[in-house]
Amino acid sequence: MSRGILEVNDMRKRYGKTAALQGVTLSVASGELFGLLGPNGAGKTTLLSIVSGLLDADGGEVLLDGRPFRRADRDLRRLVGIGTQDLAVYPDLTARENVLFFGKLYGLGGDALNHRMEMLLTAVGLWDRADHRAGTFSGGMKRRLNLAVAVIHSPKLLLLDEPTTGVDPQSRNLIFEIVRKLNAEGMSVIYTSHYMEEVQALCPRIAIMDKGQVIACDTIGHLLKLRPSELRLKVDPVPPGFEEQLQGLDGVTAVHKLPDGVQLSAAALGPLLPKIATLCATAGVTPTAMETSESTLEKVFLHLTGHALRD
Ligand SMILES: Nc1ncnc2c1ncn2[C@@H]1O[C@H](COP(=O)(O)OP(=O)(O)OP(=O)(O)O)[C@@H](O)[C@H]1O
Repeated sequence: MSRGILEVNDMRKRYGKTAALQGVTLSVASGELFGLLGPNGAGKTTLLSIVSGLLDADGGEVLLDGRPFRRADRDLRRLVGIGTQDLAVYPDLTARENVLFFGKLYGLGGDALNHRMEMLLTAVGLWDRADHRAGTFSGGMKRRLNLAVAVIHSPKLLLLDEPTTGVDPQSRNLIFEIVRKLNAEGMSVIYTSHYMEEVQALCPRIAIMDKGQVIACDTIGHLLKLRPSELRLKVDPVPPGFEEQLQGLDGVTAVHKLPDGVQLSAAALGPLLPKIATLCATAGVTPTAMETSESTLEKVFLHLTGHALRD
C-alpha cells in the first residue's frame, strides 16, 4: 500500500454524556476510495469534522500526508476538501458565484479559478445553470454544487458525508461518476454513508463504524467473509450420515439439522455447489428445495453488532 494520506489514531470525542468517538483508529492510503459505513449516530460526521479541522477532538492523533494535523495549520487544512452533510452552498448566490466564492476563500483567482469553476460546473452537470441561484435548485443539484465547491482547491483528500442525501437517482449516479473520476485522477476519497449498497458499489475497502468505534475494516471480500453464507436443503427424511458427509466437504464450516432438512454454512457457497450436487447424487438424496442466503455487508453488520444497519 502506498504512503497514507490519512492516519487516525485512538480518536476520542464526547458531547457531554455522549461518547461520539471511543478510540477510533484507521488509515487511508494515498489514492484510495475508502468507505465509512455505519448507522445514524455511529460517529461518522464527528470523525470527518475533526479530520477537516471543523471540530477539536478530546484525544487522539490525526496525521495528514504523514504530518501531525493542527486546526491552525492552514497549509495542512488545504489538503482536505469536505462535502458536508448540511449543504455549504449559499442559496442566494448563483452556482457560479458559489464556486468562485469558495475558490477565493482558498486564495484562488483570475483565469485559473474561472477555468476550474467552468470545468467543475460542467463535471457536475450544472454549467447550463451556472447563473441560476442555488436556492432554486433541486436537492440533487444542490448536492452536486456542494461537491464542486468541496473540490475547488484541488484537495488531496476529499471527505464526503452522506453525499446522496435527498437526491434523485439520476443525481446519485452522476455523483458516483464524479467521485470515481476524481479518484481516478488521483484524489483520495472517504465516502461516508449508511447505505450499504452505495459504499459497496464505490469503495474497495471499508471501515464499519458503530457507536463511536470501528468494528471492522477491510476489503469488501474479506468483510463479507466475516459472516458465512448459508444454504438450506429441504430433504425429508435426512438419511443417516448425510450431515457428517456434508460437514466433511472442504469449505463447509457448520451443518445444522432443520425440521425438514439441513442447513450448512460456508465462507463462499459458489465453489461448493457442484460438490454438494455430487454428494447428493451418490447418497441418493434428492432435495425438494434449495435456498441460499449469501453474505452482504448488512448481514455482516447484524452479525457483528446484533442490530440492523438501518433503523
Ligand atoms: N453537536 C452535538 N451535540 C451533542 N451530541 C452530538 C452532537 N453531534 C453529534 N452528537 C451525537 O454524537 C453521536 C455521533 O454523531 P455523528 O453525527 O457523528 O454520527 P453519524 O454517524 O455521522 O450519524 P448521522 O449520519 O446521523 O449524522 C450521536 O449520538 C449524536 O447524537
